[in-house]
Amino acid sequence: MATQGKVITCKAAVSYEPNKPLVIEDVEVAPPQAGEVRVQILFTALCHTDAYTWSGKDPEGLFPCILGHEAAGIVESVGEGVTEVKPGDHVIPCYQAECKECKFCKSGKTNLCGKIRGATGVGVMMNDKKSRFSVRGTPIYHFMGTSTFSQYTVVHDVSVAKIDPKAPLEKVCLLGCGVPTGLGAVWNTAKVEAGSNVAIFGLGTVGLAVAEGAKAAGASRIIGIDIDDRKFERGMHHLCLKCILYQLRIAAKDFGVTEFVNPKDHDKPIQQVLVDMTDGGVDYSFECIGNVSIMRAALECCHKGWGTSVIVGVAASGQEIATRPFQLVTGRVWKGTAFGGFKSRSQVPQLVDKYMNKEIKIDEYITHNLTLEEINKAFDLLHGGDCLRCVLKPLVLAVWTVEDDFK
Ligand SMILES: NC(=O)C1=CN([C@@H]2O[C@H](COP(=O)(O)OP(=O)(O)OC[C@H]3O[C@@H](n4cnc5c(N)ncnc54)[C@H](O)[C@@H]3O)[C@@H](O)[C@H]2O)C=CC1
Ligand SMILES: N[C@@H](CCC(=O)N[C@@H](CSC=O)C(=O)NCC(=O)O)C(=O)O
Ligand SMILES: [Zn+2]
Ligand SMILES: [Zn+2]
Repeated sequence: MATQGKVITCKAAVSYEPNKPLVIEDVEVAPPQAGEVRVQILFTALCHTDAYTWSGKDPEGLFPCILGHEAAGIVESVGEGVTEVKPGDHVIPCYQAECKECKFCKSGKTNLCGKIRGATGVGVMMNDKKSRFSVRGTPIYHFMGTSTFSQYTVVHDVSVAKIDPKAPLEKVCLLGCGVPTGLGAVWNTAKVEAGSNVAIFGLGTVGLAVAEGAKAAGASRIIGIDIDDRKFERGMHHLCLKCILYQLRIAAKDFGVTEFVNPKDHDKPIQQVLVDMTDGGVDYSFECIGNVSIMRAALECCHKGWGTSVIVGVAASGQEIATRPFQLVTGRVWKGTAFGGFKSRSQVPQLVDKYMNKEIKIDEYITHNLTLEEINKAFDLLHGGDCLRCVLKPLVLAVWTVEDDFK
């Protein structure tokens, strides 16, 4: 049945309150307005940032909302004036938009886009400052302009990347956030050179993607720092049937990490441990946790005169970073990165092609697969430390339009 122009009722995971289980609801998804695209989400993964907003620590977190921002799907319908995608196109929703027209996009200096950021920060669509989602008449906020924990979502046209239809959506959904963030932090933000020493704080998906990017850039030492030893030895796929059957072992070293440090094994501050290991400090460090004390350690383990530290992790509302200004006066550089500096609509399709050409990993980051109905289990897995990425399939059991009820 044709759904274009009609309200679609479908299943979505609604977050009503911080830290409370998400509820699978029948959600009404309004048709896309001018400049909008309605997307059927076929696969969506969980990123630590979803858990962060769900925890109530995100100053932009609004409830009730539909979380989710790492996904892939197919365009169901488009609103007036949308020219770059059409129904049937395979797409990745991009929380970082790219309009190609605003001063940010035209600057050549950043991947941040200003066109719709004001609306996405307050959970609505730019056209009418309203949500396209509702449950029994109550509006449900959008999240990061993507809201992918739903069978259908509505996004701005500047927030969808059209990709190769041959790409497996159950894999390339990861290119919506974590993997590009880590790779791009190395390639675009730090611009790591061959022969460099690199320290990575936090070996989740983002940290491991930093390792993968650093290895590809020719870094000679890649030091992984984590408080969870499981991240070093045999990686994830812990108790997974696939591993038991095939003895598959995915270890951080497979992503490029050459040495491991667990701060719990040392009495000295971790920055001193790294300075001692590297004849004065590393050339580049990356904080992939979201902990402001570790952000300081990551800066202070950098080499005097040139060491650069990139903040990737997202810290909670109210948290602030600190260091002695002397650290910067003596040549260390502190930077941050959003989506690894990649311009989303232009470069996500290129990353899909790189994956198809086996130039970047994706499969190795996927440790679990569940259905959307099992989303609360997926949040538990993420918090348990055994999980890198859990890909959810929003099973399309029944999709009907509101108009069908009156037929
Ligand atoms: N800037 C950006 O564009 C993006 C930022 N993020 C942020 O990056 C961070 C990492 O994301 P994921 O890899 O998905 O998270 P994750 O939770 O899978 O990984 C974090 C890792 O840090 C380790 N860790 C925790 N506390 C530690 C400590 N004190 N010292 C050393 N290691 C410690 C954990 O054991 C875990 O292995 C999060 O803060 C997330 O919100 C994620 C995507 C994009
Ligand atoms: N609302 C949050 C913002 C947190 C944040 O910095 N988000 C990252 C992406 S994290 C993805 O998993 C980002 O790209 N920020 C740039 C932006 O424009 O939001 C907060 O206020 O803490
Ligand atoms: Zn993310
Ligand atoms: Zn723009």
